[in-house]
Amino acid sequence: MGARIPVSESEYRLLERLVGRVEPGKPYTTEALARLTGLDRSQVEALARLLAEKGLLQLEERVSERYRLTEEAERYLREGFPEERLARLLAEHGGRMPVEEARRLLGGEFGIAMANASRKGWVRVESGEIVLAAEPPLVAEERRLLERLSRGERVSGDDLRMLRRRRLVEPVKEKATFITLEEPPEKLLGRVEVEVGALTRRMLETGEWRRVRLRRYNVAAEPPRLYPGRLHFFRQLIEHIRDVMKELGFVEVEEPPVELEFWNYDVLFQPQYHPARSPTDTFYLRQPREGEPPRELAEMVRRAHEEGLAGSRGWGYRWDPSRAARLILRSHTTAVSARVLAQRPRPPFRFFSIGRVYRVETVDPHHLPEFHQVDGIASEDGVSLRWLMGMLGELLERLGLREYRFRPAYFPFTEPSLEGYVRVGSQWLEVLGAGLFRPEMLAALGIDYPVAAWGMGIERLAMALYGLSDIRQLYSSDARFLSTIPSRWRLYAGAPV
Ligand SMILES: N[C@@H](Cc1ccccc1)C(=O)O
Repeated sequence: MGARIPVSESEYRLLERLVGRVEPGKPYTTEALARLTGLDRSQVEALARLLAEKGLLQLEERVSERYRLTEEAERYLREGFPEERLARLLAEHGGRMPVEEARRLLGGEFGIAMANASRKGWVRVESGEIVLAAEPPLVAEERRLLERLSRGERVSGDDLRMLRRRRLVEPVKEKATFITLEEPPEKLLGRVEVEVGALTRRMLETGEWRRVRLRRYNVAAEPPRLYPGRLHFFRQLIEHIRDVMKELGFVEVEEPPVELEFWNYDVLFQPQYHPARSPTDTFYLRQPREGEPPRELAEMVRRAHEEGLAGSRGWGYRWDPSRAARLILRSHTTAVSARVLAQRPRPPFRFFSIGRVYRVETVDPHHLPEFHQVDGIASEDGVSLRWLMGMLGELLERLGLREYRFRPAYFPFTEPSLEGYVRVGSQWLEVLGAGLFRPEMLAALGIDYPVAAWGMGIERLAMALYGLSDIRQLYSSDARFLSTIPSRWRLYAGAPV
């Protein structure tokens, strides 16, 4: 007896189930075999492949071409072909209608409707009017053909070509696997031997282990590849910024994004008539509309805005407490810094917050109405604009941005103020604002030491780091795009990006 061919228990079972159910030499689809054996189709296919590799049966893939209706065709079948709609329209208007009116009523479809209807001899144009030339109801020949196709009936090659030209059908390839047994399954069973991958307790107890054949280990087999999930790269960057801020000795604070105008603007010495404080720039809450700014502090803020505090000049307008009480979505995380400062922390301190901020913007490659900022404040010996630039430089470098520069700027709440830019390709991108909080603002809070402050837009920074040209890419969940983004370890190790 020649050596038997080793098969697994499930392969053996498939052969067993084929006994008496298939004719040798006849091709069966996997669906057919699944029906005959009661196994599921993918299981039959997988097992048949293994048996085919061992030469026990023949497996053949055949590709067949079929035509399928396009979306346009489906729509025409439902709503009428353009020429049918034109004919119907004319019939409803006594068989004629001015060209311009038909054009208006049919809109974008008018052109094709006219072309097809004239070609078919359904209409003609007479002194500015379209006239129905054939007897309604007029049914497009294409409709009949498409209906036949969708019932699975055949149509002639010429008709198919015409339908394809009019983009009413498109070819689809269908793959089917055919399986043929050259010998009856009972004969095949005699040529195989079940091989097991593992010994079971039952085999040991019954002595069956002596009879079964044990599968050899294949030490050269490739282990399965695992592609574990990872954090979205933008999320990774936010976490990284958080880590870097902590490394720089900043302590994190958090506040909800729904904020009083008071903390977002008034405390920051931004006058109530400032254009940013209007529904064209800021999102105002409808429900609830208002909150309650702390009374004593509000009184100090009022004085700072109206007449000035501690030797400084105010803005000289009537400060409206009901404006300060309005609820908004914060427009910057500097609102969090304002809340922290109102606690009058004792220097030295360094605080930061990261969170979502909101501005009324139209979405385009550089703007989103909702984005992220990180804001920091610090007060310690030697805090100054120079200190601030040093600290910001350190921060940007730790984020992998080696090329940056600062420029004088204006913010209502800092003096002096500056803006920070980072280089992206040939461009300089503004990513941060910074400065020393104004004495007018600090006086209202009862603070008599200097406080350095800065705020940075994270989306902009991410675009620079990852070399993206469209801010919306940061919110992509397309796995294929995401897999093109380098992992944070490569990126922040300082590799040029
Ligand atoms: N809040 C400012 C940035 C800033 C923060 C702190 C100080 C100075 C500027 C902005 O959103 O643009």
